[in-house]
Amino acid sequence: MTTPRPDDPAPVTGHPPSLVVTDVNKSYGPASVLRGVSFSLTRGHVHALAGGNGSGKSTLIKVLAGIERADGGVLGRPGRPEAELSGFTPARAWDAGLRFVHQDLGLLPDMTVAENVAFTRGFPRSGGGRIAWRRLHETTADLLGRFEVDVDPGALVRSLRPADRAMVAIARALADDSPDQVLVLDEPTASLPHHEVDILLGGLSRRARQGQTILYVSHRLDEVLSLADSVTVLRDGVVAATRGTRGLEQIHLAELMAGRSLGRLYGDGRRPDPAEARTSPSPPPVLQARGLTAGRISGVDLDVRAGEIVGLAGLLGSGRSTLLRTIFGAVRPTSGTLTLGGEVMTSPSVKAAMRRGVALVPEDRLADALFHETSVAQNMTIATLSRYMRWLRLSRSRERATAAGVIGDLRIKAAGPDQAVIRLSGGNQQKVVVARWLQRAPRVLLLDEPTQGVDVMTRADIYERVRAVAASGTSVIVASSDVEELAHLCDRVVVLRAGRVTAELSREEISVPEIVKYSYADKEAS
Ligand SMILES: Nc1ncnc2c1ncn2[C@@H]1O[C@H](COP(=O)(O)OP(=O)(O)OP(=O)(O)O)[C@@H](O)[C@H]1O
Repeated sequence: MTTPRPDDPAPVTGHPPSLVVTDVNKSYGPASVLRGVSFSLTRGHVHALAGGNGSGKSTLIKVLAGIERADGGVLGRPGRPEAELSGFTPARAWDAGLRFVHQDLGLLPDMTVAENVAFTRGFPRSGGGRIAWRRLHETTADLLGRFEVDVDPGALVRSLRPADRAMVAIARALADDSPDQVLVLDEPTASLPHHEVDILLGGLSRRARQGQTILYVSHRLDEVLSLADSVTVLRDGVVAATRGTRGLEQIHLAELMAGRSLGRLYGDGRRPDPAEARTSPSPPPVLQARGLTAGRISGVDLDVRAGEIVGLAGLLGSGRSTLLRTIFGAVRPTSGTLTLGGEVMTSPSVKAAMRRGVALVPEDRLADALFHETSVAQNMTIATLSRYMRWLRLSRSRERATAAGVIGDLRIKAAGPDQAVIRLSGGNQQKVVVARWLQRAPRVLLLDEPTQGVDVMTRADIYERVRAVAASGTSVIVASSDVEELAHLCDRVVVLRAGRVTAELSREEISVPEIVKYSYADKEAS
């Protein structure tokens, strides 16, 4: 089989389209975000929407959902009148048969599956007006059966495995059974562990084979290529390519997204510069935890030396973020000790941790890390302000110059250093927060999901910068649900399960299968 190059013409399908979107345009002030975007979907096929950070994917999905008004564009469905996207609303999107499942799934975790379904479908009532619980459970069981989701309608959503939660959200979105619905999935696997992704993708493939039309937005190129029949690539708000996925390789898809040749993804695939070479033989650990117990984590022992990059792996709820937040002083330990730079933290607090040079890039950047009302430059330099002070005054020009450099290095799509950070796309906001701490090289850098939502082209740039701060002596701890990222980046990986350390993998032992294995079982027990 010959491998097609990105510029090969590739007819997508021969089937009649079930949805046609034509010539969508959208600007925010002078910024033109979508320009003449057109694509079509076919019944029974999965069509993916891919593109780098800031390419316009979310904006396009918001336009289709009727949440953002387009400046122009038309949506056509067989047997229905064409709809002008400039006048689209959520109600019109619903009438056009579009059903959305967003990354957060929109489920209420402390309610049952049946209650969650009823929230959008309505609660069935008995003759006296009371909620007919039995009927609700029966109809929910019937719905779940049709979607091959093997969960109890009475189970709390919180108790479900992640893939089942996603399938419940999908079943709920399509529950009204109106003919020829289009399912739009926006990054549904962003926080799913490795093998749960496979379960979800299997479920989606089966739905497609049964005739479901699916539009699938994802940063994960492996998913796009394994699930989708065809893909539209957005680049800077225009369609760079639409083509079938058969024979398409990840690197070619990434090149279509980037609009340039990339060589290989993730650099040369080698983990250069082991920590042993960067540090003197067995220096004392900069950070030491003994029997650390706090919230979800229990009895955790951990040593991290200067210049090391240590990964924290584990399933959702395994305690990765709690461990980072405990080291940062945001969660108080109930027992155990934490030692930083040889000093036992007797009354841990965020202030005390920061004073000893600990920095945290949290998982929820929007809530916990971005200064919404300020510029990209101010968000980047807030941790290093003293560098920009001259005669007790802040040098805005130096601040801007630094930010402009980082914008270029990390390929942040922004109008410039003065742009309000809140106007950046999600992946670009993530880069700003990570860049803030990578400039400062703190003594201990805690990174929680550092590349979530970051496109594959920029990941390698972030990894390079993380390695550079480690090489300068910073101890780095990276919590990530992306096991490939951990395998690629880390000198050592500590695997957590239900708050306990199940394995510690040395550089030689690190591999994706090993990390996955110990996310489910103890190393000693296996
Ligand atoms: N309210 C807004 N005002 C100004 N510009 C905006 C606004 N919302 C989005 N943009 C710009 O539109 C462009 C596209 O953003 P969008 O969020 O659609 O990208 P994306 O492809 O979803 O990116 P990501 O992969 O990072 O989520 C970006 O350059 C962003 O800065």
